Amino acid sequence: MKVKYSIRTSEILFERAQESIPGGVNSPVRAFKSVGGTPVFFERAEGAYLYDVDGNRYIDLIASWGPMILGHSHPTVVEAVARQVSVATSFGAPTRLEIEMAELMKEMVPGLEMVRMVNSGTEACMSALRLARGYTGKNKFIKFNGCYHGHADSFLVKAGSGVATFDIQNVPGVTGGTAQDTLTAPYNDIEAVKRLIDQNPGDIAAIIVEPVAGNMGCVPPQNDFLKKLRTLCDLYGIILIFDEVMTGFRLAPGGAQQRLGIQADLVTFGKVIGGGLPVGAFGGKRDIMKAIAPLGNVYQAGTLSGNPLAMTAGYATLSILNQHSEIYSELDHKTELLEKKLSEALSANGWTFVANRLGSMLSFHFDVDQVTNFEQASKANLNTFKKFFHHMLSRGVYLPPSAFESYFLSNALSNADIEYIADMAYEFKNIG
Ligand SMILES: Cc1ncc(COP(=O)(O)O)c(C=O)c1O
Ligand SMILES: N[C@H](C=O)CCC(=O)O
Repeated sequence: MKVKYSIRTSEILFERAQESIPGGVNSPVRAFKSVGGTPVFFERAEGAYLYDVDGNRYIDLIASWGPMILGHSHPTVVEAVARQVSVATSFGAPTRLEIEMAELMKEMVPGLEMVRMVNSGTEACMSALRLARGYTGKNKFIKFNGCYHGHADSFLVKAGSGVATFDIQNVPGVTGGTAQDTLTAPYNDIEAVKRLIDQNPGDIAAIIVEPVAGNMGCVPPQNDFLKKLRTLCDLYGIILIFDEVMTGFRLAPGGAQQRLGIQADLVTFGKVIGGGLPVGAFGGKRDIMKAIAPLGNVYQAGTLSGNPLAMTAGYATLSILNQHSEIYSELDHKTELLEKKLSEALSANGWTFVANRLGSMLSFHFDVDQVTNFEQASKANLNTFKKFFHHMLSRGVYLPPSAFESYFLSNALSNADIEYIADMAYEFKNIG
Protein backbone atom coordinates (compact mmCIF):
# COMPACT_ATOMS: atom_id res chain seq x y z
CA MET A 1 0.00 0.00 0.00
CA LYS A 2 1.29 3.47 -0.94
CA VAL A 3 2.09 5.54 2.17
CA LYS A 4 0.56 9.04 2.15
CA TYR A 5 3.09 11.88 1.98
CA SER A 6 3.44 13.34 5.46
CA ILE A 7 5.75 16.02 6.85
CA ARG A 8 4.37 15.95 10.38
CA THR A 9 7.80 16.15 12.04
CA SER A 10 8.76 19.11 9.79
CA GLU A 11 5.52 20.83 10.88
CA ILE A 12 6.40 20.32 14.55
CA LEU A 13 9.95 21.55 14.02
CA PHE A 14 8.74 24.59 12.08
CA GLU A 15 6.42 25.56 14.97
CA ARG A 16 9.32 25.21 17.37
CA ALA A 17 11.79 27.04 15.11
CA GLN A 18 9.52 30.08 14.86
CA GLU A 19 9.78 30.61 18.62
CA SER A 20 13.54 31.17 18.46
CA ILE A 21 14.47 32.02 14.86
CA PRO A 22 12.77 34.84 12.88
CA GLY A 23 10.35 33.13 10.51
CA GLY A 24 11.80 29.80 11.62
CA VAL A 25 14.62 30.05 9.07
CA ASN A 26 18.11 31.43 8.71
CA SER A 27 17.57 32.67 5.15
CA PRO A 28 14.17 33.98 4.02
CA VAL A 29 13.46 32.00 0.82
CA ARG A 30 13.68 28.75 2.79
CA ALA A 31 10.51 29.63 4.69
CA PHE A 32 8.23 28.67 1.75
CA LYS A 33 6.36 31.92 2.43
CA SER A 34 5.73 32.63 -1.25
CA VAL A 35 4.64 29.08 -2.09
CA GLY A 36 2.79 28.49 1.17
CA GLY A 37 2.91 25.41 3.36
CA THR A 38 5.57 24.20 5.72
CA PRO A 39 9.27 24.18 4.87
CA VAL A 40 10.72 20.71 4.84
CA PHE A 41 13.37 20.08 7.50
CA PHE A 42 16.22 17.91 6.29
CA GLU A 43 18.62 15.67 8.14
CA ARG A 44 20.67 13.80 5.57
CA ALA A 45 21.76 13.99 1.94
CA GLU A 46 23.60 11.67 -0.39
CA GLY A 47 24.30 11.99 -4.10
CA ALA A 48 21.24 13.48 -5.78
CA TYR A 49 18.94 12.83 -2.83
CA LEU A 50 17.78 14.71 0.25
CA TYR A 51 16.15 12.94 3.21
CA ASP A 52 13.81 14.84 5.49
CA VAL A 53 13.08 14.34 9.19
CA ASP A 54 9.97 12.30 8.32
CA GLY A 55 11.96 9.83 6.24
CA ASN A 56 10.81 11.18 2.85
CA ARG A 57 13.33 11.14 0.03
CA TYR A 58 13.55 13.94 -2.55
CA ILE A 59 15.48 14.32 -5.78
CA ASP A 60 17.38 17.54 -5.21
CA LEU A 61 17.17 20.14 -7.98
CA ILE A 62 18.69 22.95 -5.92
CA ALA A 63 22.02 21.45 -4.81
CA SER A 64 22.07 23.82 -1.80
CA TRP A 65 21.53 26.72 -4.25
CA GLY A 66 24.48 25.60 -6.34
CA PRO A 67 27.42 24.41 -4.23
CA MET A 68 26.77 20.65 -4.35
CA ILE A 69 27.64 20.32 -8.04
CA LEU A 70 29.19 16.89 -7.46
CA GLY A 71 26.21 15.69 -5.42
CA HIS A 72 25.90 15.46 -1.66
CA SER A 73 28.48 13.71 0.52
CA HIS A 74 30.90 13.13 -2.32
CA PRO A 75 33.34 10.55 -0.85
CA THR A 76 36.50 12.46 -1.82
CA VAL A 77 35.25 15.69 -0.29
CA VAL A 78 33.97 13.96 2.85
CA GLU A 79 37.25 12.13 3.35
CA ALA A 80 39.33 15.30 2.88
CA VAL A 81 37.23 17.29 5.35
CA ALA A 82 37.24 14.46 7.91
CA ARG A 83 41.03 14.31 7.68
CA GLN A 84 41.35 18.07 8.12
CA VAL A 85 39.00 18.15 11.15
CA SER A 86 41.42 16.02 13.09
CA VAL A 87 44.38 18.22 12.10
CA ALA A 88 43.05 21.73 12.79
CA THR A 89 39.84 23.64 12.18
CA SER A 90 40.99 27.26 12.43
CA PHE A 91 44.19 29.22 12.99
CA GLY A 92 43.37 32.81 12.05
CA ALA A 93 46.83 32.74 10.46
CA PRO A 94 48.18 31.84 7.01
CA THR A 95 48.21 28.25 5.73
CA ARG A 96 49.62 26.34 2.75
CA LEU A 97 46.04 25.33 1.92
CA GLU A 98 45.09 28.91 1.08
CA ILE A 99 47.94 29.20 -1.41
CA GLU A 100 47.00 25.89 -3.03
CA MET A 101 43.39 27.03 -3.29
CA ALA A 102 44.34 30.41 -4.81
CA GLU A 103 46.72 28.74 -7.28
CA LEU A 104 44.11 26.22 -8.34
CA MET A 105 41.52 28.96 -8.86
CA LYS A 106 44.02 30.93 -10.94
CA GLU A 107 44.77 27.84 -13.03
CA MET A 108 41.06 27.32 -13.73
CA VAL A 109 39.75 30.88 -14.17
CA PRO A 110 40.95 32.98 -17.11
CA GLY A 111 42.50 36.31 -16.12
CA LEU A 112 42.39 35.66 -12.37
CA GLU A 113 45.71 37.10 -11.22
CA MET A 114 45.08 37.50 -7.48
CA VAL A 115 42.30 36.27 -5.21
CA ARG A 116 41.18 37.02 -1.65
CA MET A 117 39.11 34.44 0.25
CA VAL A 118 36.04 35.48 2.27
CA ASN A 119 33.17 33.57 3.90
CA SER A 120 30.15 34.15 1.64
CA GLY A 121 29.04 35.46 -1.72
CA THR A 122 27.70 38.57 0.00
CA GLU A 123 31.10 39.39 1.44
CA ALA A 124 32.73 38.75 -1.92
CA CYS A 125 30.44 41.18 -3.78
CA MET A 126 30.51 43.80 -1.03
CA SER A 127 34.32 43.72 -0.97
CA ALA A 128 34.67 43.78 -4.77
CA LEU A 129 32.44 46.86 -4.94
CA ARG A 130 34.41 48.62 -2.21
CA LEU A 131 37.61 47.78 -4.07
CA ALA A 132 36.22 49.15 -7.35
CA ARG A 133 35.22 52.36 -5.57
CA GLY A 134 38.52 52.65 -3.74
CA TYR A 135 40.54 51.98 -6.88
CA THR A 136 38.64 54.41 -9.13
CA GLY A 137 37.81 57.04 -6.51
CA LYS A 138 34.20 57.08 -7.78
CA ASN A 139 31.03 56.37 -5.79
CA LYS A 140 28.19 55.14 -7.97
CA PHE A 141 27.73 51.75 -9.57
CA ILE A 142 25.24 50.07 -11.89
CA LYS A 143 23.42 46.85 -11.11
CA PHE A 144 20.58 45.15 -12.94
CA ASN A 145 16.97 44.75 -11.83
CA GLY A 146 16.37 41.23 -10.56
CA CYS A 147 20.06 40.48 -10.06
CA TYR A 148 21.09 39.57 -6.53
CA HIS A 149 24.58 40.15 -5.21
CA GLY A 150 23.99 39.24 -1.58
CA HIS A 151 22.47 41.28 1.20
CA ALA A 152 24.97 44.13 1.63
CA ASP A 153 23.07 47.45 1.76
CA SER A 154 24.14 48.78 -1.66
CA PHE A 155 22.84 45.71 -3.49
CA LEU A 156 19.35 45.57 -1.99
CA VAL A 157 17.92 47.94 -4.59
CA LYS A 158 15.62 46.24 -7.13
CA ALA A 159 17.22 42.97 -6.12
CA GLY A 160 16.24 39.46 -7.14
CA SER A 161 16.05 36.28 -5.05
CA GLY A 162 14.21 36.75 -1.72
CA VAL A 163 13.78 40.51 -2.22
CA ALA A 164 11.82 39.77 -5.41
CA THR A 165 10.11 36.72 -3.91
CA PHE A 166 8.66 38.81 -1.10
CA ASP A 167 8.21 41.85 -3.35
CA ILE A 168 10.13 44.16 -1.02
CA GLN A 169 10.29 47.52 -2.81
CA ASN A 170 12.43 49.38 -0.28
CA VAL A 171 14.42 47.43 2.27
CA PRO A 172 14.08 49.17 5.65
CA GLY A 173 17.52 49.89 7.07
CA VAL A 174 19.09 50.69 3.70
CA THR A 175 19.53 54.45 3.93
CA GLY A 176 18.63 56.83 1.13
CA GLY A 177 22.25 57.97 1.16
CA THR A 178 23.42 54.47 0.34
CA ALA A 179 20.69 53.66 -2.17
CA GLN A 180 21.30 56.84 -4.18
CA ASP A 181 24.66 55.49 -5.31
CA THR A 182 23.06 52.32 -6.69
CA LEU A 183 21.91 52.89 -10.26
CA THR A 184 19.73 50.24 -11.83
CA ALA A 185 18.88 49.13 -15.36
CA PRO A 186 16.87 46.27 -16.86
CA TYR A 187 18.96 43.16 -17.57
CA ASN A 188 19.93 42.77 -21.23
CA ASP A 189 19.19 46.47 -21.90
CA ILE A 190 22.43 48.08 -23.08
CA GLU A 191 20.71 51.35 -24.08
CA ALA A 192 19.56 51.85 -20.47
CA VAL A 193 23.15 51.36 -19.32
CA LYS A 194 24.38 53.96 -21.81
CA ARG A 195 21.77 56.41 -20.53
CA LEU A 196 22.92 55.93 -16.91
CA ILE A 197 26.53 56.52 -17.93
CA ASP A 198 25.53 59.70 -19.79
CA GLN A 199 23.49 60.95 -16.83
CA ASN A 200 26.33 60.34 -14.35
CA PRO A 201 29.47 61.44 -16.16
CA GLY A 202 32.70 60.39 -14.44
CA ASP A 203 30.78 59.11 -11.40
CA ILE A 204 30.47 55.38 -12.05
CA ALA A 205 33.01 53.11 -10.38
CA ALA A 206 31.63 49.75 -11.45
CA ILE A 207 29.05 47.73 -13.28
CA ILE A 208 28.22 44.49 -11.47
CA VAL A 209 26.33 41.81 -13.32
CA GLU A 210 25.38 38.15 -12.97
CA PRO A 211 26.79 36.98 -16.33
CA VAL A 212 23.94 34.48 -16.42
CA ALA A 213 21.23 35.72 -14.07
CA GLY A 214 19.92 33.12 -11.66
CA ASN A 215 18.03 35.18 -9.10
CA MET A 216 14.93 35.97 -11.19
CA GLY A 217 14.78 32.41 -12.41
CA CYS A 218 17.46 31.72 -15.00
CA VAL A 219 17.92 34.54 -17.51
CA PRO A 220 20.82 34.19 -19.96
CA PRO A 221 22.47 37.26 -21.48
CA GLN A 222 21.29 38.14 -24.97
CA ASN A 223 22.48 40.09 -28.01
CA ASP A 224 26.10 40.37 -26.91
CA PHE A 225 24.99 42.12 -23.71
CA LEU A 226 28.15 41.21 -21.78
CA LYS A 227 30.44 42.08 -24.69
CA LYS A 228 28.77 45.49 -24.95
CA LEU A 229 29.15 46.03 -21.19
CA ARG A 230 32.85 45.22 -21.57
CA THR A 231 33.18 47.81 -24.34
CA LEU A 232 31.37 50.51 -22.33
CA CYS A 233 33.52 49.81 -19.26
CA ASP A 234 36.71 50.11 -21.32
CA LEU A 235 35.49 53.32 -22.90
CA TYR A 236 34.53 55.04 -19.64
CA GLY A 237 37.10 53.61 -17.20
CA ILE A 238 34.47 51.62 -15.30
CA ILE A 239 35.39 48.39 -13.48
CA LEU A 240 33.40 45.43 -14.82
CA ILE A 241 32.53 43.00 -12.03
CA PHE A 242 31.15 39.60 -12.93
CA ASP A 243 29.26 38.13 -10.00
CA GLU A 244 30.10 34.47 -10.58
CA VAL A 245 28.83 33.33 -7.19
CA MET A 246 26.35 31.09 -9.03
CA THR A 247 28.07 30.59 -12.37
CA GLY A 248 31.67 30.23 -11.18
CA PHE A 249 32.96 26.65 -11.58
CA ARG A 250 29.41 25.69 -12.62
CA LEU A 251 29.11 26.73 -16.25
CA ALA A 252 32.69 25.72 -17.08
CA PRO A 253 35.93 25.17 -15.11
CA GLY A 254 36.56 28.90 -15.69
CA GLY A 255 32.91 29.87 -15.13
CA ALA A 256 30.88 32.22 -17.33
CA GLN A 257 33.99 34.16 -18.33
CA GLN A 258 35.36 31.06 -20.02
CA ARG A 259 32.07 29.76 -21.33
CA LEU A 260 30.96 33.08 -22.82
CA GLY A 261 34.42 34.35 -23.76
CA ILE A 262 34.23 37.72 -21.96
CA GLN A 263 36.67 38.81 -19.32
CA ALA A 264 35.74 40.99 -16.35
CA ASP A 265 38.12 43.15 -14.30
CA LEU A 266 36.96 41.67 -11.00
CA VAL A 267 35.09 38.43 -10.37
CA THR A 268 33.24 37.24 -7.27
CA PHE A 269 32.79 33.63 -6.24
CA GLY A 270 30.89 31.58 -3.68
CA LYS A 271 28.86 28.38 -3.62
CA VAL A 272 30.88 25.76 -5.61
CA ILE A 273 34.25 27.00 -4.29
CA GLY A 274 33.22 26.00 -0.78
CA GLY A 275 32.20 22.44 -1.70
CA GLY A 276 29.29 22.84 0.75
CA LEU A 277 31.14 24.84 3.41
CA PRO A 278 30.78 28.63 3.79
CA VAL A 279 33.23 30.27 1.37
CA GLY A 280 33.37 33.24 -0.96
CA ALA A 281 36.19 34.91 -2.86
CA PHE A 282 36.88 37.87 -5.07
CA GLY A 283 39.74 38.40 -7.43
CA GLY A 284 40.87 39.65 -10.79
CA LYS A 285 43.52 41.94 -12.20
CA ARG A 286 46.65 42.23 -10.07
CA ASP A 287 46.83 45.98 -10.49
CA ILE A 288 43.35 46.42 -8.97
CA MET A 289 43.74 43.71 -6.31
CA LYS A 290 46.91 45.40 -5.04
CA ALA A 291 44.73 48.21 -3.68
CA ILE A 292 43.44 45.79 -1.00
CA ALA A 293 44.93 45.98 2.54
CA PRO A 294 47.63 45.28 3.56
CA LEU A 295 49.11 46.24 0.15
CA GLY A 296 46.75 49.19 -0.26
CA ASN A 297 44.28 50.99 1.96
CA VAL A 298 41.02 49.45 0.76
CA TYR A 299 40.29 47.60 3.98
CA GLN A 300 38.85 44.11 3.95
CA ALA A 301 39.30 41.35 6.55
CA GLY A 302 37.84 38.20 8.15
CA THR A 303 38.49 36.14 11.29
CA LEU A 304 37.59 32.89 9.56
CA SER A 305 38.61 33.83 6.00
CA GLY A 306 40.61 31.05 4.36
CA ASN A 307 39.37 28.66 7.02
CA PRO A 308 41.18 25.31 6.70
CA LEU A 309 38.00 23.19 6.66
CA ALA A 310 36.36 25.35 4.03
CA MET A 311 39.56 25.47 1.95
CA THR A 312 39.81 21.69 2.14
CA ALA A 313 36.24 21.10 0.96
CA GLY A 314 36.63 23.71 -1.77
CA TYR A 315 40.00 22.45 -2.93
CA ALA A 316 38.77 18.85 -3.10
CA THR A 317 35.72 19.94 -5.13
CA LEU A 318 37.64 22.16 -7.54
CA SER A 319 40.32 19.50 -8.03
CA ILE A 320 37.71 16.98 -9.13
CA LEU A 321 36.16 19.53 -11.50
CA ASN A 322 39.58 20.46 -12.86
CA GLN A 323 40.65 16.88 -13.45
CA HIS A 324 37.29 15.74 -14.86
CA SER A 325 36.13 18.49 -17.15
CA GLU A 326 33.79 15.94 -18.78
CA ILE A 327 31.54 16.63 -15.76
CA TYR A 328 30.52 19.87 -17.46
CA SER A 329 29.32 18.23 -20.65
CA GLU A 330 27.56 15.53 -18.61
CA LEU A 331 25.81 18.19 -16.51
CA ASP A 332 24.82 20.16 -19.60
CA HIS A 333 23.44 17.05 -21.21
CA LYS A 334 21.44 16.10 -18.10
CA THR A 335 20.01 19.60 -17.75
CA GLU A 336 19.11 19.74 -21.42
CA LEU A 337 17.35 16.39 -21.06
CA LEU A 338 15.50 17.59 -17.95
CA GLU A 339 14.43 20.76 -19.75
CA LYS A 340 13.18 18.73 -22.72
CA LYS A 341 11.32 16.13 -20.63
CA LEU A 342 9.74 18.67 -18.29
CA SER A 343 8.75 20.87 -21.23
CA GLU A 344 7.12 17.89 -22.98
CA ALA A 345 5.22 16.93 -19.83
CA LEU A 346 4.00 20.46 -19.12
CA SER A 347 3.04 21.10 -22.75
CA ALA A 348 1.19 17.78 -22.94
CA ASN A 349 -0.97 18.97 -20.05
CA GLY A 350 -1.73 22.30 -21.68
CA TRP A 351 0.50 24.54 -19.57
CA THR A 352 2.11 27.53 -21.23
CA PHE A 353 5.54 28.51 -20.02
CA VAL A 354 9.01 29.69 -20.90
CA ALA A 355 11.94 27.39 -20.14
CA ASN A 356 15.24 29.28 -19.81
CA ARG A 357 18.51 27.39 -19.57
CA LEU A 358 22.21 27.87 -19.82
CA GLY A 359 24.41 24.93 -18.87
CA SER A 360 23.16 23.39 -15.63
CA MET A 361 21.03 26.41 -14.67
CA LEU A 362 17.36 26.12 -15.59
CA SER A 363 13.98 27.65 -14.77
CA PHE A 364 10.34 27.66 -15.84
CA HIS A 365 8.12 30.75 -15.90
CA PHE A 366 4.40 30.12 -16.47
CA ASP A 367 2.09 32.12 -18.75
CA VAL A 368 4.65 34.45 -20.30
CA ASP A 369 6.04 34.54 -23.84
CA GLN A 370 9.65 35.36 -23.04
CA VAL A 371 11.81 36.14 -20.01
CA THR A 372 14.88 38.21 -20.79
CA ASN A 373 14.70 40.51 -17.77
CA PHE A 374 13.08 40.94 -14.37
CA GLU A 375 10.20 42.99 -15.73
CA GLN A 376 9.08 39.97 -17.79
CA ALA A 377 9.91 37.43 -15.07
CA SER A 378 7.68 39.25 -12.60
CA LYS A 379 4.67 38.91 -14.94
CA ALA A 380 4.78 35.09 -14.74
CA ASN A 381 1.91 33.23 -13.11
CA LEU A 382 3.02 32.66 -9.52
CA ASN A 383 -0.10 30.72 -8.64
CA THR A 384 0.70 28.01 -11.19
CA PHE A 385 4.28 28.01 -9.98
CA LYS A 386 3.07 27.37 -6.40
CA LYS A 387 0.85 24.49 -7.50
CA PHE A 388 3.65 22.96 -9.56
CA PHE A 389 6.08 23.31 -6.66
CA HIS A 390 3.80 21.53 -4.18
CA HIS A 391 2.77 18.89 -6.70
CA MET A 392 6.42 17.98 -7.26
CA LEU A 393 7.37 18.27 -3.58
CA SER A 394 4.72 15.79 -2.49
CA ARG A 395 6.08 13.38 -5.13
CA GLY A 396 9.64 13.63 -3.93
CA VAL A 397 11.12 16.32 -6.18
CA TYR A 398 12.65 19.32 -4.41
CA LEU A 399 12.44 22.44 -6.61
CA PRO A 400 13.41 25.98 -5.53
CA PRO A 401 10.53 27.32 -3.39
CA SER A 402 10.38 30.59 -5.35
CA ALA A 403 9.76 31.51 -8.98
CA PHE A 404 12.68 33.95 -8.71
CA GLU A 405 15.33 31.27 -8.36
CA SER A 406 17.08 28.89 -10.71
CA TYR A 407 17.27 25.08 -10.60
CA PHE A 408 20.82 23.81 -10.09
CA LEU A 409 21.63 20.26 -11.08
CA SER A 410 24.27 18.06 -9.57
CA ASN A 411 26.19 15.49 -11.54
CA ALA A 412 24.89 12.79 -9.19
CA LEU A 413 21.51 13.04 -10.91
CA SER A 414 20.83 9.94 -13.04
CA ASN A 415 18.79 9.49 -16.19
CA ALA A 416 16.38 7.41 -14.12
CA ASP A 417 15.94 10.41 -11.77
CA ILE A 418 15.18 12.62 -14.76
CA GLU A 419 12.64 10.09 -16.06
CA TYR A 420 10.99 10.01 -12.64
CA ILE A 421 10.81 13.82 -12.48
CA ALA A 422 9.22 13.92 -15.95
CA ASP A 423 6.69 11.22 -14.97
CA MET A 424 5.68 13.26 -11.94
CA ALA A 425 5.32 16.39 -14.10
CA TYR A 426 2.99 14.44 -16.42
CA GLU A 427 0.66 14.06 -13.42
CA PHE A 428 0.47 17.87 -13.06
CA LYS A 429 -2.83 18.35 -14.87
CA ASN A 430 -4.20 21.68 -16.05
CA ILE A 431 -7.86 21.37 -15.18
CA GLY A 432 -8.59 25.07 -15.68
C1 LIG B 1 24.75 35.76 -7.86
C2 LIG B 1 24.83 35.78 -6.36
N1 LIG B 1 25.63 36.66 -5.76
C3 LIG B 1 25.77 36.71 -4.44
C4 LIG B 1 25.05 35.87 -3.63
C5 LIG B 1 25.23 35.94 -2.15
O1 LIG B 1 25.87 34.81 -1.70
P1 LIG B 1 25.70 34.31 -0.18
O2 LIG B 1 24.30 33.83 -0.04
O3 LIG B 1 26.73 33.23 -0.05
O4 LIG B 1 26.00 35.48 0.69
C6 LIG B 1 24.19 34.92 -4.21
C7 LIG B 1 23.38 33.97 -3.43
O5 LIG B 1 22.99 34.09 -2.40
C8 LIG B 1 24.08 34.89 -5.61
O6 LIG B 1 23.27 34.04 -6.21
N1 LIG C 1 19.17 33.09 -4.48
C1 LIG C 1 19.83 32.82 -3.24
C2 LIG C 1 21.19 32.32 -3.55
O1 LIG C 1 21.45 31.79 -4.55
C3 LIG C 1 19.07 31.80 -2.48
C4 LIG C 1 19.75 31.36 -1.25
C5 LIG C 1 19.39 32.22 -0.09
O2 LIG C 1 19.55 33.43 -0.13
O3 LIG C 1 18.96 31.64 0.89
